[in-house]
Amino acid sequence: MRLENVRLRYGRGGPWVLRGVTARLDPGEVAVALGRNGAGKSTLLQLCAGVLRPVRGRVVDRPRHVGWVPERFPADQPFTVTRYLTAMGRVAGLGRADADRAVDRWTDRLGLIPFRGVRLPDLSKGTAQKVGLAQAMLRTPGLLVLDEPWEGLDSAARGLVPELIDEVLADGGAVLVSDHRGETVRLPGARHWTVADGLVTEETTTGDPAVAVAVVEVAVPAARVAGTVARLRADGHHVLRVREPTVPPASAAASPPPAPAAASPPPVPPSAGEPAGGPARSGRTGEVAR
Ligand SMILES: Nc1ncnc2c1ncn2[C@@H]1O[C@H](COP(=O)(O)OP(=O)(O)OP(=O)(O)O)[C@@H](O)[C@H]1O
Repeated sequence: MRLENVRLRYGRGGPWVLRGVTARLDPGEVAVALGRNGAGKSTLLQLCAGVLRPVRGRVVDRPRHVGWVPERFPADQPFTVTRYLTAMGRVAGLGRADADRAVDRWTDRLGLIPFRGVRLPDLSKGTAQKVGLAQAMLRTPGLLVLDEPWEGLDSAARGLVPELIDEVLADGGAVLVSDHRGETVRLPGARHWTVADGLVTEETTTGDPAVAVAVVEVAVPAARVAGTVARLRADGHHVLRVREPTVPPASAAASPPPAPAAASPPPVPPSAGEPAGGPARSGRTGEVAR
């Protein structure tokens, strides 16, 4: 997704909140929007999620399915948790059975089963926030946008947020999250966007030149490239490049087909210091540096 010279103000004649933002977020990437109160982080996130439209400029290549978690979940609707989530699943384009399955899965995952029959206005702030997370995940989003998602969550539930983010990244999605509490230390591979004076600047980490860097080549099945790259980035590694898949040699082509993915060894070595053994066959190779 790209923001091209995006400008936004609330109302004609009002001050420009964003005045020419150009930024790009690719699949498998997570960016954290930082900035002082009122700088325009929520505005930026709403533009990326498609909740707001730019007054000038444009947002292009936004993934079709966007999960949007506002800072405050609007819990003033007279539905039970189950009814609300099922309706949201349907709005996201799921059929009835798929919506029911997704609601079962995410209420279980987020510890919401005891609250399924509770009406939204009767939920605590933290539980309502979890319902907000669940509705964004019912249909795996190509872009997940989270506005201060840790607000209102207890310490046990706060750990869920990076888990959901990892899941979206592993599926090849992108994530944009705002944070003023420093919670994104839990996302060590994230890009950092600073919102100030109506513009977004990216902090580039050049690394400490005194620290030696090792390059590890990793071979993975082609179908797992996006998830592997996402996980490596989420773990704080610097992925240098991804090479195109190699064609197996003729002798290998005549040999039995490779084992199914489920039986394959894990694509990422258990330690970044251990290169995966053997040459690439039908996978892509990449290099990763810490
Ligand atoms: N609906 C609105 N109508 C008018 N002005 C708005 C609206 N929403 C936000 N603003 C103004 O736009 C500016 C940016 O607000 P925004 O909520 O995007 O900042 P923020 O960085 O997310 O702040 P915070 O960290 O406090 O949530 C602020 O001056 C705010 O008052």
